[in-house]
Amino acid sequence: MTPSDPAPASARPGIGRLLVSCPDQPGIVAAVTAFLFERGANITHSDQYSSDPVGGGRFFLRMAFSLDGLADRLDALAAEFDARVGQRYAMEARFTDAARPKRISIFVSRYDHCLLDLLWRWQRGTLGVEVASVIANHDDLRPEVERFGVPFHHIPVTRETKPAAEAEQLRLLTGDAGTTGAGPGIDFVVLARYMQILSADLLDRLGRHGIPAINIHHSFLPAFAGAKPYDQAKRRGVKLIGATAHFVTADLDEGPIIEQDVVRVTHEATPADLTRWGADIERAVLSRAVRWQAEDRILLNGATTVVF
Ligand SMILES: Nc1nc2c(c(=O)[nH]1)N[C@@H](CN(C=O)c1ccc(C(=O)N[C@@H](CCC(=O)O)C(=O)O)cc1)CN2
Repeated sequence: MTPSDPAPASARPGIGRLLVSCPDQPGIVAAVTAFLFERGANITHSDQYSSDPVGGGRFFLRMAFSLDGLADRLDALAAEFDARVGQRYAMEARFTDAARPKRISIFVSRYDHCLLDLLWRWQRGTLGVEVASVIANHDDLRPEVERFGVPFHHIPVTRETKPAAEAEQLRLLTGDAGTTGAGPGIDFVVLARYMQILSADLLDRLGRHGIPAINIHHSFLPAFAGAKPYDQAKRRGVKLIGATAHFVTADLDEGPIIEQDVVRVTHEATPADLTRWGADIERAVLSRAVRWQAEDRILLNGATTVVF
């Protein structure tokens, strides 16, 4: 092997990410950094937050580090970290390889603005994800999606067909109807104005596969949860409207908030104006939330989030 030969994959340096949350106490950062240093890692970025600095709170940490042979060493590193550090501090810890894009499935109904915005950003490589599929309860957007070369699955949903429809959605997302197995490897789901409520059973089964879902709600939550928020906003006469990206829970529009934004409006705005101006905010807020999840920047803190 000459100096100019490329490093074998087993030695090629890579960027890893470590996400940690645990009860706060002295010594956590020292233990984590010592573990990484002793294994040849160079920490390139670090963010931390304590929910109660004077004690008794929860501690959150995100680190990026470079490590030779990362791709081949990640699983063993994670197992060793859990044994030597994680269990001692009762940590929830996750290691990821920054070079492996997250794989997502996008759910949509008939509104195209958030879907097409995500597909456009994916095509430009600015979203940090692989779009594995689009699942829709209407067939309207098939041509636009297939133009991007993305598989489109039309699964109609009615009150009667919902259990069967969700079983098919689960199969498409996990590969097996409810059992763990080598599936399409979806990392998370994005509800890009999907106008059906996901059942608690589906969310529970997705959770067991480690697949969270992110939704864009077209209001500045907690204001105007539920259906037709722009009509609600007009009736209330608000001077700011907005959009909210949140993790999906069984409780409609109640999930942990990831990102929000607003725009100023006046008494002259019609519901159509609000819908049009709101759509721009929805697209921007959802794309930021998706990129942050792709970059492992979000940790759950009870019913809220920590976003680094
Ligand atoms: N389990 C959850 N599922 C979904 C959530 C959520 O927070 N938890 N968010 C929605 C999106 N959404 C608002 O952001 C929303 C979607 C649909 C409805 C609604 O009332 N739907 C009616 C049917 C409407 C239709 O058929 O067009 C219903 O499901 O009965 C309210 C809010 C996505 N899913």
